[in-house]
Amino acid sequence: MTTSGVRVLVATAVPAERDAVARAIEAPGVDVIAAGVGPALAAASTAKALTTAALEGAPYGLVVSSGIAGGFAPPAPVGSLVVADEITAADLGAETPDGFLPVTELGFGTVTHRPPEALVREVATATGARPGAILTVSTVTGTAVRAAQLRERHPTALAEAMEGFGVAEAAAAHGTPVLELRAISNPVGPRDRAAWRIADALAALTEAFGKLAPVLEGWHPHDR
Ligand SMILES: O=C(O)c1cccc(C(=O)CC[C@H]2O[C@@H](n3cnc4c(=O)[nH]cnc43)[C@H](O)[C@@H]2O)c1
Repeated sequence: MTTSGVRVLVATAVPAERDAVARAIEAPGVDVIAAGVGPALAAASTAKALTTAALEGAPYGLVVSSGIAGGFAPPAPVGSLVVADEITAADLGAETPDGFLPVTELGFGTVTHRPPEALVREVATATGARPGAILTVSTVTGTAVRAAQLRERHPTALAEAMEGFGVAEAAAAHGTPVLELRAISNPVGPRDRAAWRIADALAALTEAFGKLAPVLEGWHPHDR
């Protein structure tokens, strides 16, 4: 339990990200899981953890999607931190001869979740993370053309990753607020996996969560 009594679930994709976050977390009541890669597995794993906690009578009051991410240049350079003011599914929809249509324009569901504004501000201040949209994609962008298309469709986008929207959908199903905080390991654009600065990004993530503890401890779900 954090000092405020709010239990926090942090969902990363892979064990290396989980360990980078867990290294910085000493507060009881903050659980960190490796929920898997991609929005579907992240949603399923997060929903399972949220349901288990609720059935045990100790529900989470906040869910955080976290890990490394691709950053859009110039606003989100490699090594920097980003915090989502919106978590948007960027490839959930239909291709048409006139371009991409999000599922909302097809009459279904949602493509965006918004974390609590006050919490986003506090996290940005505490960690130095830049606030902006973080996109969730099922396919890592691998060309400059695709990167430009995404930025054109989402002018406030700072980064893309593969889990945030799935984690947010699970949180929303439980009525639990969500946050997404990521460290940039690579630029979004032409694929060059060898150039990903994973170790630097994981170190930045550990440092960020070290600074986040007082924010989480002082936060109440009604502080939206
Ligand atoms: O190989 C390793 O040591 C290692 C350590 C930590 C993480 C990884 C991953 O491959 C994590 C995959 C995870 O990262 C996100 N990600 C990172 N860059 C991008 C991107 O340009 N576009 C989309 N997603 C990105 C994503 O959330 C993946 O799940 C490896």
